[in-house]
Amino acid sequence: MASTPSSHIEARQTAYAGNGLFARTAVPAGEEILRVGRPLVAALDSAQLRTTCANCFVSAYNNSQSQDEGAVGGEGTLKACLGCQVVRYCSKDCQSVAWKHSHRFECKIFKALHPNVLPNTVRLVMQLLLRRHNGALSDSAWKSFLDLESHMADFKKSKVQNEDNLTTWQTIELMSHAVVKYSGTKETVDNVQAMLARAMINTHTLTTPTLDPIGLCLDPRTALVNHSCTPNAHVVIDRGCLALRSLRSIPLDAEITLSYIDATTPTAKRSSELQSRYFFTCKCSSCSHLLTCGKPDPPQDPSFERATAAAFGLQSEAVSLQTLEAARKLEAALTALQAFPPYWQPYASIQHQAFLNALSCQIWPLALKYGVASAVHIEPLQYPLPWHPIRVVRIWILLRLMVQILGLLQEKDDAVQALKHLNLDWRNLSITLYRQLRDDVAKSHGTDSSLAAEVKAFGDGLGDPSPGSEQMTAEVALRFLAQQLDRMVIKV
Ligand SMILES: C[S@@+](CC[C@H](N)C(=O)[O-])C[C@H]1O[C@@H](n2cnc3c(N)ncnc32)[C@H](O)[C@@H]1O
Repeated sequence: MASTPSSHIEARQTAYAGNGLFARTAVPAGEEILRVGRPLVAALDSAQLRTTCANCFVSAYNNSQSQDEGAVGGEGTLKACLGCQVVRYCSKDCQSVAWKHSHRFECKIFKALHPNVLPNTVRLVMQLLLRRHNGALSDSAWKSFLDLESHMADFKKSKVQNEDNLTTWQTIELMSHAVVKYSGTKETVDNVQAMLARAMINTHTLTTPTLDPIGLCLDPRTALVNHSCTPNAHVVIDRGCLALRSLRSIPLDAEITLSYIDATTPTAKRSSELQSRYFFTCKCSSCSHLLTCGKPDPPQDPSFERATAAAFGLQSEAVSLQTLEAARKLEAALTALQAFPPYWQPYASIQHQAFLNALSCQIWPLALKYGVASAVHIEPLQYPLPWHPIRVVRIWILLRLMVQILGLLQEKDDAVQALKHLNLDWRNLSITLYRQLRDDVAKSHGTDSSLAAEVKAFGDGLGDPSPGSEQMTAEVALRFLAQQLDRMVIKV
C-alpha cells in the first residue's frame, strides 16, 4: 500500500496543546484522512516476535492477511532470520525489505544477545539511531522525529512507578544505558534519554487489523494528532501500513483528534491516566462536563464502590485460574455489578473478558450470550457509531461464532445442546449480521483493507438468505437474539 499525499491535512499550532493536525478539506465519516504507508519506525512486543512477521506484522495465525500467497497458519510458517534467530518473516519479500530498511544494522546486536531480547522501546529508538548513523534516515525524517514533544522535565519530576517499583524516569535511564551500549551511538546519554521520552509520548500501539496489541509504532505525521475523549478519528494498521481514518465527519479546518486511552472509563480515571502518561489535563467537553460516553459519570456512591471492589477482586482471581473456574469467577463479578447500568465500567470490560474466556473454554452458548448482550446493551452506548472499529471487530468475532454454532447444530454436537430449542434460523441471522458488517468494515478499515477482504470471503461462503425469509436489520436481529438468550440459564 502506497502512502497518500497529506493534502487533506495540515499541522498547525493549537491554543492549548502545542502542534495539532487539522483538516484542509471536509472529510466524511468513515473515510481515510491520511495513509502514511510504513510508519517511520515500529517494534514488535518481545512476546510477538515468534508469531508475527517483523516486516508486515501479519500474524502466523492469520494467513489471510499475509502478503505471501503460499503462507499457511501456524508459527512454523514464519521463517526466523538465520543471522539473529530473533525476528521472523512471512515471506522472502518481507525479509528482504526489512533487511534493506533496518535489519542489516541491528541483526548482529540481536544475535549477540539471543536468547535475550531488548524491550521494544529500546529496539525502536536503537533502530532510529542505527539508521541515522548509517545514512539510511533522511535529514527531514530525523528532524521531524527530534521536533516531537518529549516532556523531559515532566518525566524527571514524575513519581509514577511501574510494577518493578521504578519511576518512569528510572526506566528511561536504564533503557538509555542499553541503547548506548548496544547501538554504539556517539549521541550523548541526554540525547538518547530525550529520544526515549519522545518515543513514550508519541508512539501508537501497533495492532493487528482486529486490534490486538502487538507492539509500538511511531510516525511524526500521526504523532501530531492531539487527544480527545470523543475523538473524530482512529488509526488502522494493515499489512505494515498506518492510516488515519475519520470516525465522524470532520469539517474543513477542524482539528483531527484521537483517543490515547480507553475513553469508556470515568472522567477521574481518564484524567489520571492522561496526566501520568502524557502530562496534560484534558479539557475536552466530556472531561469538562464529567461525562463518560456522553452520559454523566457513575456517581461516587458507596454501594457502587463496594460492588466494584468485589468485582475487581473476582476478576483478578480469575486471571490465575483455569478457564472454566475463571468463567465462574467472572460470572460472579458480573452478578456483583448487576444493579448498575451495564455500560458503566468495569461491568463492560468484565463482560468482554467473560466472552473471550467462554470462547477459549469453547462454551459456545455462554460466549454467544455474553457477546450478544455486549453488542446490544453495551457497545452501542460506548461507541454510538456502528462503524467504530471496536464494534466492527466485535461483530466480526460474533459472526464467526454464530457460523461455528450453525455448523455444530447441524452436526447435533452436544456443545450447543442449550441452543437447540431456540429454533432460530442461524444462517439467515448470520447473513443479516454479515451484510451490516460488510458496510461497516468498509468505513472502519477501508474497502481495500485485509479485514474487509477477509469478511467478504467469509460472507460469500454463507450464500444468499433463504427465499421468503424475513429480512431484519442487524440491530433488530441482535435484539431478538439477546431476548432469546436472556431467558436461557447456561450452567458453567
Ligand atoms: C502525541 S503528542 C501530540 C502532538 C503535540 N501536541 C506536539 O505538539 O508535538 C502528545 C502531547 O500533546 C499534548 N496534548 C495532546 N492532546 C492534548 C489535549 N487534549 N490537551 C492538552 N494537551 C494535549 C500533550 O503535551 C501530550 O503529551
